[in-house]
Amino acid sequence: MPEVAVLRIGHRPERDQRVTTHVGLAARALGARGMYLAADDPGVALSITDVASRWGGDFFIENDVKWRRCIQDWKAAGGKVAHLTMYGLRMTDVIDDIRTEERVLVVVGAEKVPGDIYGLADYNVSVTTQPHSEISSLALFLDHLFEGKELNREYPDAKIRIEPTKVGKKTVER
Ligand SMILES: C[S@@+](CC[C@H](N)C(=O)[O-])C[C@H]1O[C@@H](n2cnc3c(N)ncnc32)[C@H](O)[C@@H]1O
Repeated sequence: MPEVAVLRIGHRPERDQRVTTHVGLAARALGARGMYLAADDPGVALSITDVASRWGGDFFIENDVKWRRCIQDWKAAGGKVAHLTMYGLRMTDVIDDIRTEERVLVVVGAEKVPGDIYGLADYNVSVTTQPHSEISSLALFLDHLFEGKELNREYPDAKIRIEPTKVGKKTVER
């Protein structure tokens, strides 16, 4: 399975904090190694780091990256770039090819993304050809990429974990 990181572009601190935080939380919970945020919003980075420190794993978040440089560096290190966009090739047609890559940077936008992203990406991938959101497209992409194996991952270093129960809530702290 490829090592995956997410690059969040187009984040507007005055209106996207909640969505970008959820992009990061979805990325972490669904098997990505970390998220690069192409904006300066330490609050978003802090809330994701806070979750990661309690719930375990080694998810990283890098605040205030330059998105072009991030893509260049990723590619220079041999990684591939998958840009999620409703205009791209259908996920179901390309996901098997993407799964053979060693490292994949998944790019998600906020509103309209800069046009040159389409040319910089190795894969432009649509998760349905309908407009929806960066959170849902990322979640489905990761789930198909990892073939559902990410869903039952354990976090041995977690300070808190959930004991799944049929009814109610059960957490275990250590
Ligand atoms: C609210 S959408 C904005 C889309 C914008 N109208 C555009 O032209 O790129 C925000 C992000 O969600 C993701 N997204 C939305 N629908 C998608 C789809 N059907 N497939 C893949 N990604 C999608 C893309 O990453 C997009 O940049």
